[in-house]
Amino acid sequence: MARTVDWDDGDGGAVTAIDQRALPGEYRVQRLASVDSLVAAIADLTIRGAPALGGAGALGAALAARRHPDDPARVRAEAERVAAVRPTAVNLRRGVERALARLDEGADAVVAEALAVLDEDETTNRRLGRRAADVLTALGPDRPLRLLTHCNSGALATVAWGTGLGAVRELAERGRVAEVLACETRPLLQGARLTVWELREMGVAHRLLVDSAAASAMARGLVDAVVVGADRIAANGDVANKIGTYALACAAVRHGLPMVVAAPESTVDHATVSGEDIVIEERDGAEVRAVAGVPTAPEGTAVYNPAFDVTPAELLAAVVTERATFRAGAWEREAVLR
Ligand SMILES: CSC[C@H]1O[C@H](OP(=O)(O)O)[C@H](O)[C@@H]1O
Repeated sequence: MARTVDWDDGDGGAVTAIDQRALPGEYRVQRLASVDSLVAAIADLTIRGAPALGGAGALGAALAARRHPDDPARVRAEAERVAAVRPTAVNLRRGVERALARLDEGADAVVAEALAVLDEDETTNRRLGRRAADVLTALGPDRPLRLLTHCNSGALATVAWGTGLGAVRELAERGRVAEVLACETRPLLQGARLTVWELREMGVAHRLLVDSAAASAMARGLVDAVVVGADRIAANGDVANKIGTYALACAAVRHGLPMVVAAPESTVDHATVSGEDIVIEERDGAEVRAVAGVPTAPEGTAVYNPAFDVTPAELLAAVVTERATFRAGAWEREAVLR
C-alpha cells in the first residue's frame, strides 16, 4: 500500500493521496496539483485521519510554495485555506505551520520539511504501537485479546502504520490478538469501509458490528479492551475522537473494561486546557440523511451531526503516545525511547 499522502515532485509538484472515499470498492490514488483540489479532498474526507491530515497540511504548504515561489503572502494565504478546512484534528494546522516555518528559506525548504513530516510519521507510529501494545497487554487477560475499535485509526488515518490500529498490528505480530470487533462508525462508515479493509489486509480475525451493538458486546463478555485513535488530546488528557467514542468509554467503565487511546505527540495540544475547549466539527446533515446516496430520512430532515465527541480522561485507562502515557490524572514521560 502506498503512503496515504505523499509528494510527487514532477510537473511542478503535486500531492498524491489514496482516495479513501472509494474504499473498499476501489483502491485508487489521486494526484492533487492545486491547493483548491487539496482543500476539497480534505473537506470531503478523501484524505482523513489526524496524522494523515498533518501530512496533508504540510504538503499543502509545500504545494502553495511551489505555486507561488515569489509571493510569500500568497503562500501563507493559500496555506491558511488548508489549515482551516477541519478544526478538530490539531495535526492539520500543525502540519501547515511546521512546513510554513521554513518559507523564508524558499520553496524547496518547505517541500523538504513537509517530506520530513511524512518520514517521521511511520517511525513515530511504530514506536507508539509498541508502547500501546505493552499497555493493552498489561491491562488485559494473559491470552490473545478480543479488542473493540471505532472509526479508522489504521495506516489510512496516518501517513503509514496507524495509531490505535497500529497497536492492533503490533499485538497481532506478537500473536496476541484473538479478534477485533470493528464498529461500522456512522455516518461515514470509516470502520466498515476502512478498518475492515485494513484488517483483511493484515490478516487479523475480525467482525463488523453496528455502533449500537458495542455496549451489548461488552455486556455479553465479548470484549477484553477498547482501543481507538484521537484527533486532539487536551493537556488534561481529555480526548476528542470520532463521534461515538464517549459512549464506548461510558460502556467500558460500566463493564470494568480498559479503554486505551493511542495517538502521536503531534495530536496532544497542551495549549488546550481541557476537552471543553476543543472545537467540535459539525458536518453537513446530508451525511446522515442518506447512505451512499440512498435517502434514509425524509428530504430536509433537520440533523445533529457532530463529527467528534470528547471523552473525559477519567473514563480512560490510558492515553498513550510514542513517548508518554497519561493515566491516573498525570502524564508519565518515557525515560528512554525504544
Ligand atoms: C488516527 S486519527 C483517526 C481519527 O480520525 C478520524 O476522524 P475522521 O475520519 O473524521 O478524520 C476518527 O476520529 C479517528 O479516530
